[in-house]
Amino acid sequence: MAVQTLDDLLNAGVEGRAVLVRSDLNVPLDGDRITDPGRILASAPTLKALAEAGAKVIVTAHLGRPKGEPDPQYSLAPVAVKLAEVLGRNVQLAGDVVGQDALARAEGLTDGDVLLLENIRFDPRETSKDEAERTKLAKALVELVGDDGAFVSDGFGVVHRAQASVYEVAKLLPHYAGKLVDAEIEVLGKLTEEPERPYAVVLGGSKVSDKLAVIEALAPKVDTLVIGGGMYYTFLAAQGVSVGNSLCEESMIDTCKALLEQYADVIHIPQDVVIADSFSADAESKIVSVLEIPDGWMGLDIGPQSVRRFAAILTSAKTVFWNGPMGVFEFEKFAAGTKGVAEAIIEATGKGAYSVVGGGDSAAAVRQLGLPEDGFSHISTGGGASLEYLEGKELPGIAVLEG
Ligand SMILES: Nc1ncnc2c1ncn2[C@@H]1O[C@H](COP(=O)(O)OP(=O)(O)OP(=O)(O)O)[C@@H](O)[C@H]1O
Ligand SMILES: O=C(O)[C@H](O)COP(=O)(O)O
Repeated sequence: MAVQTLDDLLNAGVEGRAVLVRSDLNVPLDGDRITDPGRILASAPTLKALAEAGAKVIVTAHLGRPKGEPDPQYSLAPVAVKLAEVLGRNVQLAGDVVGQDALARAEGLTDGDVLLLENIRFDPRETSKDEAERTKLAKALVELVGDDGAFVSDGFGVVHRAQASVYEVAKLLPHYAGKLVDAEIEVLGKLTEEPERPYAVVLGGSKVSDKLAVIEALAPKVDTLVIGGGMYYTFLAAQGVSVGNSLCEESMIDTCKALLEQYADVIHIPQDVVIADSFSADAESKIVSVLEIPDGWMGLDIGPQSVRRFAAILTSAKTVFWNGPMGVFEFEKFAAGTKGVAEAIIEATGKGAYSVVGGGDSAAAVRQLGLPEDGFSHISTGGGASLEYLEGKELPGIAVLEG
């Protein structure tokens, strides 16, 4: 069955109806300052359309990974303030998830009002492994919208999670894909259905264990797989080279070795790196060959020679997907690799390539390094979700909308 969209819901009429929207408002924070509001901005069109059409909008979302109980550092309070500013309308924040305050506020909503529920992960049932527990929470969410309520799934960044507010709740209410989910699926679809070649994928970031499955799935499908960032050092260790104090996941070394052997023609890795004597913004640093990382030093960025080689590959690509920074871009000294690779992708895009940036950190890097967001064809709000989509895995939050 085809997925129903927000337009279908708007056409059916929402005036006076309560609509529950699952958004992904998981933004990076420094204290209570939002350092990158990208996901809030991307969630706004669906919420605005519903409020303008006269729905009583109830938004549920998570922030970080709290341990199933209220924790002030993960409160959605700063998000509510920013969301109100972006929507240009008042946004109430419930003091709980589905408790008395949420219920009272939901009952008091008038047409066009927006209510944000407190962090859904404050309730342990959201991420419970027990389906019955998740269903109980989903039922409590349904109670907030009442009998003629509807559910709009718009948190693309969480559609790979079979959690109560993403999956179970969709089974209990008439369900629709929001504008963001719709747009993300269309864009990522272009990368899986006959992408124009050469097709290059750039992977970086810190966690090799999270991305090995993606490498295994993508390597046979792409022309070039560029690997940088913290995850690269496990590949370097797999070549029997000393990595000093660089990030390295010992248990992954054998898999990395096998991948390097099987996909020798596809995988490209750095030849030089920027090393530091400590993990800090003002660490002493130097550029060395990857074969010469001294004991006690750590690789925090790819070197200039590698940037030039990667740029040559990327500027001639016709399709590019990039996930994960090439180095610790948060420290100025180690941002050049990420910037160089991003600029090469922007150049390729200017020459007609189709480019997608996926992952919260890569998108934040683009904005933090002052690069033009419109230099890329699309900046996805999904980190893990976009990777799992490209891997060809079924995304529970999408599959459930088809039923
Ligand atoms: N050489 C390195 N050593 C240590 N950390 C690194 C290195 N290179 C990059 N990083 C760090 O990796 C982090 C990003 O890793 P992550 O795997 O979470 O990226 P992402 O895929 O863009 O994000 P997400 O999927 O979580 O949205 C950044 O904070 C960056 O500083
Ligand atoms: O940051 C993300 O990728 C999404 O918000 C999902 O968060 P999670 O990985 O904690 O489920």
